[in-house]
Amino acid sequence: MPSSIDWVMEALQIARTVTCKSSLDLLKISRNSGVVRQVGFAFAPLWRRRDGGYLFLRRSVADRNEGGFRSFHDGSSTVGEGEDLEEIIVGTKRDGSVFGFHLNPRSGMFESGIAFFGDKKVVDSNIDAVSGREEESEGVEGEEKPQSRVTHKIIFVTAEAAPYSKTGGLGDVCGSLPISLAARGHRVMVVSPRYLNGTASDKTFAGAHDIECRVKIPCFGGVQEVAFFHEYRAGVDWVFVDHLSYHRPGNPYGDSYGAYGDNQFRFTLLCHAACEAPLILPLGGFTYGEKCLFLVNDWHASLVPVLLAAKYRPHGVYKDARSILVIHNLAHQGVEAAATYKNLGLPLEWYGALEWVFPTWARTHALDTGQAVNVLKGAIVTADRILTVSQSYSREITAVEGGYGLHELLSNRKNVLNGITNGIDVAEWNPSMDEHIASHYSIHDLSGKVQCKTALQKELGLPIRPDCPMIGFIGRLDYQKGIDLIQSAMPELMQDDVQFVMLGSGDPQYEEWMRAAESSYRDKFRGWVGFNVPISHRITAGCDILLMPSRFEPCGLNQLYAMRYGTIPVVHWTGGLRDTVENFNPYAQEGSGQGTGWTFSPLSVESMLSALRVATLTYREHKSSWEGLMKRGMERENTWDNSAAQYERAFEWAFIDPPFVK
Ligand SMILES: Nc1ncnc2c1ncn2[C@@H]1O[C@H](COP(=O)(O)OP(=O)(O)O[C@H]2O[C@H](CO)[C@@H](O)[C@H](O)[C@H]2O)[C@@H](O)[C@H]1O
Repeated sequence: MPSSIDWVMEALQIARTVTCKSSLDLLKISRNSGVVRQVGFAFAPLWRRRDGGYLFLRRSVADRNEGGFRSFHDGSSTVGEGEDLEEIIVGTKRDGSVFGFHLNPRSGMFESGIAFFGDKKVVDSNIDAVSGREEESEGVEGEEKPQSRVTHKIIFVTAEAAPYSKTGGLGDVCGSLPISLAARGHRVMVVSPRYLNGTASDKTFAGAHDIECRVKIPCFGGVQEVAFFHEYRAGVDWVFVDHLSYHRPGNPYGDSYGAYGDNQFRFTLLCHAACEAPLILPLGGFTYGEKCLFLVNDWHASLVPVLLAAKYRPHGVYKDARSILVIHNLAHQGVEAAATYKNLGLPLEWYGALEWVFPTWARTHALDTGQAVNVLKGAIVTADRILTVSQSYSREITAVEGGYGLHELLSNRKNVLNGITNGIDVAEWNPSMDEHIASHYSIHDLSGKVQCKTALQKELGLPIRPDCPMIGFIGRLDYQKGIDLIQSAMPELMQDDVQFVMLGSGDPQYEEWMRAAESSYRDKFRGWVGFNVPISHRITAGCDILLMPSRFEPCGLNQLYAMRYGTIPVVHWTGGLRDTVENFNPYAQEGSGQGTGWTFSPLSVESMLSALRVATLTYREHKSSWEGLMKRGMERENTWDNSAAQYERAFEWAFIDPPFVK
């Protein structure tokens, strides 16, 4: 019987014979009786080698301790020794000859091992290639994309994904992070509804085809059949769940009469369908299988971890899967009357996971017991890990002010709670190529920006005044975004020599106010009520200042877009805004200044106006400082690749631990 080291060396010998460029194929090496036993890919990087390679070691698990593995390898030699180590993965070498290596020794003998090599098929009696996809993800030819050392099968579950559906930042994130992860070597599926509302936007789904797989979902007192549509684009499997309840005028969540009354039903369907998708959909010829990672976004997807724990694992399914809840906005939790629990297709004994009791002050009448179900809470107590979209927000939600009633539960899970700042789609938001704007510009030649401004003034019917500071706001007209502050500040702000343009839709009272303000301040104010992506690009490019007085802001994308377009953000010092906008300091760097915008606090009309006035003064009187602000913002590194690398670390941590709910 070979010793452990022999086996490692033998496998590495094979690895060296393989010439690898990328690392998409997964090869299995089987020993003894040809049985390949796949075990969890649960690794934590221990060291980064000087030559760029990684050394990984799996944490020892109590019930598998008997076959301790004693050496650390780096692909060519033993570099360390340890007791009681069970599994090891050897990461890449710079020359790409070994992508990774994974052993599962037991009682001193090797039953199996898994090696990740490159994209070349190896014909060897002990090796067979499995589940390698031939398709390459889109990218600039010849451009080296960073690749992950350990790849996963990732299932995004989301109520929106741009360009198919978008009402806000959730759509942006779920439209671009999956592409970035796929480019790094992961197999990625995004599951979201196939919304059809009878407008031109329906054609975004034209590339998705019915894959003739149907699933029957028992819920809401009956059985619902859903279909799956699929499009493979940019290296990602975009899967759209189809059901009649997704076909209606309006946006994904509501119409002019408000939120749909059956949203809990619609998103319950989404979650059940998403749990089935990896098991049954033969995408590119292969299902994703059970050993996958669910990234569940906000409350709409939050039943997924509960279903994994309550519906699947008791039957031995998804035992090796993990789930991560990504919180984009804690203010929306999917709270419904307790009586609806029986509709969700969950076993009765799992009621506690979703149980929610409103505090006395929040109850509506004396007989109201406050009993409810809270879908987001269900994910908080069952997901393996929790992420938010910035570090500051991940801290804020564990405090009573930011926790929306969930701060204690979130605090209890602090050890698995992290914040990762969103990236942006730098191809869509690029002032030197943007198809929506009047003139292109870049950090090297800013001259096009003022043309974007005058074109915007012309389009909006405002006086064409290139020197007049122009302030913009883009976003959902919602309490979160601090529209009430803008409303209160407007009479005073309109006494200054500025122009102000707002784009947004949402709360009818703010829409009404925007229309009224337009007639009160004809030469200075424009309020565009509606959702319009090209206009949002033109405002971002044309304005000098972007205002974001958000009450709370989990990350915020508009300030990131603004900085990329040389538009200076003036923001409330909260959540992701405080993490991404660096306050201007005119005295730093021997008077050449530092910072990318202005942050104000507290959240009051006075402090917002005072920040805006400092900004407009700087714009008028300190041109070189202004240009410095613009350039530092434009230079910021906001690509998704940065964030994707941090997501990968969270994936590794998720697989190190056993499932949170077994
Ligand atoms: N009327 C309109 N017309 C055209 N485009 C419009 C628009 N209104 C909004 N948008 C666009 O929608 C996106 C909004 O992004 P935010 O980050 O501000 O979003 P939101 O609060 O929805 O998202 C939540 O999720 C995101 C993603 O994680 C977090 O950044 C954020 O803090 C959190 O509240 C931007 O792309 C913006 O341009």
